[in-house]
Amino acid sequence: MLLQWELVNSEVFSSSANIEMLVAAQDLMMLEMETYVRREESRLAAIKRSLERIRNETHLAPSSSSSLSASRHFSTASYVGHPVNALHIISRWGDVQEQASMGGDLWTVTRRELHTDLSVTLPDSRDFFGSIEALVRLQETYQLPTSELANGVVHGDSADHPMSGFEMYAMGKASLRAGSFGQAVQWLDLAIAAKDGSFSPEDAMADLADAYQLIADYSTAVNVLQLAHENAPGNEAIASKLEDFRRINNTMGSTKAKTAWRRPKLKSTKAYEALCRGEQLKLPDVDSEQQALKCRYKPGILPFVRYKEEMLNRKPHIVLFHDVMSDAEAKTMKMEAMHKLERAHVADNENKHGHSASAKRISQVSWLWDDHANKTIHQLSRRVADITGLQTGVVSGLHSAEPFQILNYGIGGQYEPHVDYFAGNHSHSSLPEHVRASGNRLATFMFYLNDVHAGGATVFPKLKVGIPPTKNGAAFWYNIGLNGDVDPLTEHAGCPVLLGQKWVANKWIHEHGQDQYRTCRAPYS
Ligand SMILES: O=C(O)CCC(=O)C(=O)O
Ligand SMILES: [Fe+2]
Repeated sequence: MLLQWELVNSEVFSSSANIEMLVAAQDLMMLEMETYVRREESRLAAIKRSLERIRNETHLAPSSSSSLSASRHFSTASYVGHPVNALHIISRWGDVQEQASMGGDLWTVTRRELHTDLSVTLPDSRDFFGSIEALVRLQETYQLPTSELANGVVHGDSADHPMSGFEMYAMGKASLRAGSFGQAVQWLDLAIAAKDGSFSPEDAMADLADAYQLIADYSTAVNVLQLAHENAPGNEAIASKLEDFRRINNTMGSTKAKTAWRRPKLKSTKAYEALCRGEQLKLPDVDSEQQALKCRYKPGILPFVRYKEEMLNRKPHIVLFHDVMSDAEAKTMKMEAMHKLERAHVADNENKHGHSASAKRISQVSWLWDDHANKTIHQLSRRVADITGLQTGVVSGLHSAEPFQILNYGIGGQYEPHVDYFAGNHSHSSLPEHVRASGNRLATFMFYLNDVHAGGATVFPKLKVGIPPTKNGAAFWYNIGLNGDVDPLTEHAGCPVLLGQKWVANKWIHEHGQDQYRTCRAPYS
């Protein structure tokens, strides 16, 4: 290094004129250095401000070190179970990464350590926008008032602090995209009023004008754009949009604004959302054939063992079992699954060999095999067999059921209406290869590993049946009728989780090996 320096500058020392010029340039150098120091100081001041803000915002949140101790774990879990807190955590990590990346090498090392030592995957902008979309879905499904949600209040539960202007702006844009125009107006209004400097107010006003236009309030759309134009007279996009909107306003005249208007939804979507809110549910004691539904102690295969069974629907047969696992067993399942979670994919019935990550299903899954070293998993699989009277183990060298699939839903996590069986009656060649040998999914047994504070019910839209997640309980139903045909009435969904977490464990029992075991007569008479 020194050698290079000597070579490059080797002509300097040999001339006094050059040395004189160096003296003269000294002032310029000092000036440059001072500017550099000032710039660095203001950059550091910005980082310090950002740190201070994050510290203030998080003072209510359980700290990361306390979350590692078992006694505080619960409070961390309930903290992140609030969707607005979860959004804040993701937004905050975005800020932290932006600031920290200016720190250069140090951040690269920290990032690597977080990933390899603590298995932390840092969120990126996709996570932020995904969370925003989930919140828009929650707002729509559970009809949450915009002003409450903006204040971080969900069903009376407050987040650590209200939403930021930027978050409200993102909610406005996402509501526009989702076709919820009246809601978009409310969000954009709030975001613009927040004036927190995190986005360009003119851009937000242009979006607000779009939203007004879509609810047919043409004159307000023009007024908003006029204001944006006065704020930013040089913005050509806004100027020309203003021209267009004026023209539209002139031709439309004074149409009556439809303040709460949204793009129409499918009837089936509306029915699904109503069931998620607990509306339009079938009365619990009567099914479609007006026969009383019963609760009973169901005998298992093992002698003397009885299971609490609540009948929810007669045809197809849907029941909820109560207290069929212990807290310790539920915890073991979650712990075993925790380290192997991956974004859930949906088996694609159109492209039968295809799987895709989809907004239809927002959760993470992992599979737990019976032959897993952990005894609990094996015992639980045996228990499913005992309760249902069906086979869950290996019969004639073939698995008669799938391993447990553990699901953990995130912010607004849901699984839209679907059926569990694979399309294609009888003809096994239409089944995906991995289930061809063992037949279709005859029945679904689903353990609920925890209670959910709000939302997250399992609903059957065609039957108007809803099952609230019931810790240590399990839902059970047949996907295939006694005649061997798949039953489209078993269409069901996991409603968006509003407050809290949701963990379930699915055991899909296949047709293979059940011929001797499925009861032909109704279990209730
Ligand atoms: O989470 C739920 O309630 C339903 C899950 C489900 O239907 C599935 O995983 O197939
Ligand atoms: Fe399902």
